[in-house]
Amino acid sequence: MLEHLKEEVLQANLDLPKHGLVKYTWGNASGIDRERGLFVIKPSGVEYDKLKPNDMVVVDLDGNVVEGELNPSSDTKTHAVLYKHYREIGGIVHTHSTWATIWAQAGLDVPAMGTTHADTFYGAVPCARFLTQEEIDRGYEAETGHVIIETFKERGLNVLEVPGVLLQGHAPFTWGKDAKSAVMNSVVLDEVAKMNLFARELNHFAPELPQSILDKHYLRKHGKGAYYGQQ
Ligand SMILES: O=C(CO)[C@@H](O)[C@@H](O)COP(=O)(O)O
Repeated sequence: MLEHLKEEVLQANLDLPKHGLVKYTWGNASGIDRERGLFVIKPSGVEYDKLKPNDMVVVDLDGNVVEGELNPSSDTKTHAVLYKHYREIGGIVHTHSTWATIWAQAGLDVPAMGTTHADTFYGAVPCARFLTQEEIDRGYEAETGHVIIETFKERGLNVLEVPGVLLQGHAPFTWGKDAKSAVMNSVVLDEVAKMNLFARELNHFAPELPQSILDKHYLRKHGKGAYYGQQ
């Protein structure tokens, strides 16, 4: 089942260490088949260089395993909540990539300080709050998804225009029209997190981009409606 999607998601997971986004198995990528309402995700704890297409786990939107011998990623419920809520998302990546995780642990949004950022994210990448004890007791992974949704709602952000988030004290999640796009957005997020950190080291008062430049770069690449390059 979903052989093509398994291949696509396998490649996305192999791209995580290739782009230096993960140590050990600190990350997972998934992709969804919207027609069937099923998504494919990395198995939990399996080293990337040992992964095969049939190791990928097929899961429904409630996080139940539909096909696969191995346990799905421990973050499966977060992916499921996001897929359920945002029909426009086709792929999701979660890593503990170093530079974005530094901002997550500092509890800070990653500001739009450069055009590198603006080409992918139409503004700051928000840092969502810590989960409460009550939310953790209810189910850490699913509630992580709900806190991300709450953050975007409260900020009036569009997931197509800002395809990523930090979780305070945890790490980033990114998404896209498919798993490959979600990986690319994770690479960009980690890179701009690194650039920003050193820019602020050089000049603590380094400003964010003026809206006019943010508009120019983001809308030139993504156009109005901001649907991953839809003009
Ligand atoms: O965030 C964490 C651990 O803190 C997990 O995302 C990471 O270790 C990956 O776990 P999985 O191997 O996908 O279950």
